[in-house]
Amino acid sequence: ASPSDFLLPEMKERNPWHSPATIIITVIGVIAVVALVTVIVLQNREIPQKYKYGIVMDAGSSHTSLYIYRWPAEKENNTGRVEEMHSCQVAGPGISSYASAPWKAGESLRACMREAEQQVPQRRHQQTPLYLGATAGMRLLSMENSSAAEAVLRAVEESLRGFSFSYQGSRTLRGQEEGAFGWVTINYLDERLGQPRPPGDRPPHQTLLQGLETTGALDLGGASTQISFVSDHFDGSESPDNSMVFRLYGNDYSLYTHSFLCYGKDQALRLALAHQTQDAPVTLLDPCFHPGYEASKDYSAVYDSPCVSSRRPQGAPLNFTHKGAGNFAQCQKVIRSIFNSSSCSHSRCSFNGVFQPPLQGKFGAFSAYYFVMDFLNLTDTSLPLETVKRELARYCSNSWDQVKQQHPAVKVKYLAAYCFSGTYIITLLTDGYNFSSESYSSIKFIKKIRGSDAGWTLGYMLNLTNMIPAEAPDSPPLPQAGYASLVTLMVLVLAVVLLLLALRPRWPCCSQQPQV
Ligand SMILES: O=c1ccn([C@@H]2O[C@H](COP(=O)(O)OP(=O)(O)O)[C@@H](O)[C@H]2O)c(=O)[nH]1
Repeated sequence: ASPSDFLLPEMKERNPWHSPATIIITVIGVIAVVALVTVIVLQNREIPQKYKYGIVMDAGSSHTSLYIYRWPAEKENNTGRVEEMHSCQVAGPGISSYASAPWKAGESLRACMREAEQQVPQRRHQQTPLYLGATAGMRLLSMENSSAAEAVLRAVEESLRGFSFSYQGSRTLRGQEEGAFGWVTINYLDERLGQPRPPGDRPPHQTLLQGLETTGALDLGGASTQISFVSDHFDGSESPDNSMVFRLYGNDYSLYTHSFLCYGKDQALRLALAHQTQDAPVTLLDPCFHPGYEASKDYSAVYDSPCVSSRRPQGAPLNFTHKGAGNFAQCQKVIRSIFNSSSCSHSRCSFNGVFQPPLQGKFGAFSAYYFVMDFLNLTDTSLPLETVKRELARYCSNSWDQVKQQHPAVKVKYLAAYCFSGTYIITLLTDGYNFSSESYSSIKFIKKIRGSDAGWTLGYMLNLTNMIPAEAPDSPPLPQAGYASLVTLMVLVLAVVLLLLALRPRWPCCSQQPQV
């Protein structure tokens, strides 16, 4: 006999576990458990992330780099962060060096393009935009020989069209664009544009960040250098050429930007050599090179650039012996002479009569700023400027033999110029842009931000693919928050159901006590 056989008939009838209400509550409970488990399993299962891709080639004066960017394919309203997935350094010189054989410029890009074909999944090739942007090397070539510059761009175009990506064009950027896109890149990567953050990626200091100012951009190339920053004292009226106005994510930015053509570090070296060879010497004792350094240089090679060609001294010999003296203070003097600080028709200037509002905020210094300062072990800007100068002075005074011995792996061409380049950077920042001993510490020498290279290419692609909307997108979807609410709701339903079930025997209708 089962235990229920011994119960009174009324008690048997009133068994609470058999009442319709209990059955309904139990069914709801079971459904809630199944739904909860399903939601948790679905939400946490590994889904392979799908990406979209974009490719930008940075055709610089000294070399070309290819960058592949990617971003989550399914994100609405461009809330997915764009990141650098891969980069490739093109072998050989910059495309402007192929003026006499333009087809070679196109040819030089092929190896990196083939690498890109391997990196981007094949099914995405046709939707992947490919851009090439050339900078100051091509600006100089256009000034010198515009048809040669066009031929180089045509050759490059023909080569790039031969690949399976969606080719969007090759062009030479204006200096202003180069500066502005560099500024967009670093502020985008630093999330300082008030852009929506990818869900689930909210740092604890998010609320602070929204109110933060943007970071200025200092870019040093081989042929030009750019400075771009937002200043409260600049609305574009004093010098409209230096003004770029943007509306990004619903915020207006009035950016000051200037690109100094011929003041990239390679052309600045030519300016310094030109300054020192005006009386056509046979031997030049150069304070910006290490003692013991000695090389024969062609006058025609040094003066073969629109930055200096008009200043070639009359009656110069074919070549001169370039000797190093390794004197930082003297080198600074030479470099100061390539900045014209005597005339300014604006309220204030940086140099060469170029307007510049007062420096404001923090700055990120990248490209050759980083390469040089990193080599010199001087990227730490908490070091007093005086210490940096002392270190540079010590480095410049090292003998050439000693320097070569200490850096056997560094190409001699680069190695010889680091004393000049370091001195140039410090002089450009202080005498050129007016950074003081105090404001020097507001500069950060950077190579990458969150894994992506600092430079103009990302900003250029974000702009051309309309990935930065002018207005803030409508509230982004919040799958994480939706998921959390759903789970909470179901846990609540379950708790209520369990509570009801637990209390059921105590309800008057369902009590197991015989009713009197
Ligand atoms: O590892 C490196 C790579 C580049 N550079 C230098 O950085 C500058 C980069 O200039 P780019 O070709 O980008 O010139 P742009 O066209 O922007 O003037 C050139 O002076 C290069 O010699 C360097 O010092 N170390």
